[in-house]
Amino acid sequence: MPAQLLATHRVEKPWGRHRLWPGFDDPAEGSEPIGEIWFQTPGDAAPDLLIKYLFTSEKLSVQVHPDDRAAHLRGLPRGKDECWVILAAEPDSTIALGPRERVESDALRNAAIDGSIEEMLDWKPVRAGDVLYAPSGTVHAIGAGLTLIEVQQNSETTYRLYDYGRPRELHLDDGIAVADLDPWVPAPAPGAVEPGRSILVEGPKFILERWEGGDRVVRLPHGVTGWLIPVRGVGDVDGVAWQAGECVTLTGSAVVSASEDSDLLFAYPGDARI
Ligand SMILES: O=P(O)(O)OC[C@H]1O[C@](O)(CO)[C@@H](O)[C@@H]1O
Repeated sequence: MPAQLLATHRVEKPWGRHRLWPGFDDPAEGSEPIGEIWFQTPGDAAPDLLIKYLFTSEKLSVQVHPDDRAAHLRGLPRGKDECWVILAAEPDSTIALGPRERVESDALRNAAIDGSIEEMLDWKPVRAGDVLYAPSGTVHAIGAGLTLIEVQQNSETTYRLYDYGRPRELHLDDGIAVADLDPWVPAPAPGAVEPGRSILVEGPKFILERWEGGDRVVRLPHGVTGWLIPVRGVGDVDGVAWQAGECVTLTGSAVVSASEDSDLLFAYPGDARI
């Protein structure tokens, strides 16, 4: 299949914004804030990965996602590991990842009920350029004042544990059952592997690469789709023109041509770099 420019789907969220990011139209004043923009694969296909932009003005819910095993037990196709590439952050922006100390499930549950779960979590300062990988099972909450790109397993199963009194549904039993009770540990990543190419995430569920501009031959194994996510710059691949803020899927072999100033992310499923 040739390169395919993906359509966008805008998602209203109570924690979203009215001022988005260059390349994305702002919602009208008085309308609901937009929190997420998803890149959608056409047709009925349910690809392995989903790419989103997130725009936050308030904290997201304290939440947790099931892993593949727990998802399969529920008849769901996959769990939800996710990773965030921070594009912009307010000076005091944070993301909560796991409890500060090991916690027992009853204590986690009680803290979710009385709201003290917020203080129980490890709120890490984040800034533009940071990359964080949250394996499924990690109790987490993305903070306010952030613009980021999320690369995730293609699942929308989110168990909300706490929502700061917002009137949205919670999923305490499901969430506590899949929550990792130990502190989050950052996954090691190889970083720069050749000029203009860094590996930001190397498994277990997907690879995320970062490329500088120039021409690059991409060879994906049979049956594997890659997602090209230009953060900056313009270019083309397989006759499809792209620019920052868009997303293109690729299969097979292709030449990606990118303007010299480009900053590109490239994601594909699995744990082995191509
Ligand atoms: O329940 P909330 O607060 O709207 O958050 C849901 C969002 O959180 C995320 O899981 C990121 O943590 C997104 O993929 C998802 O759309």
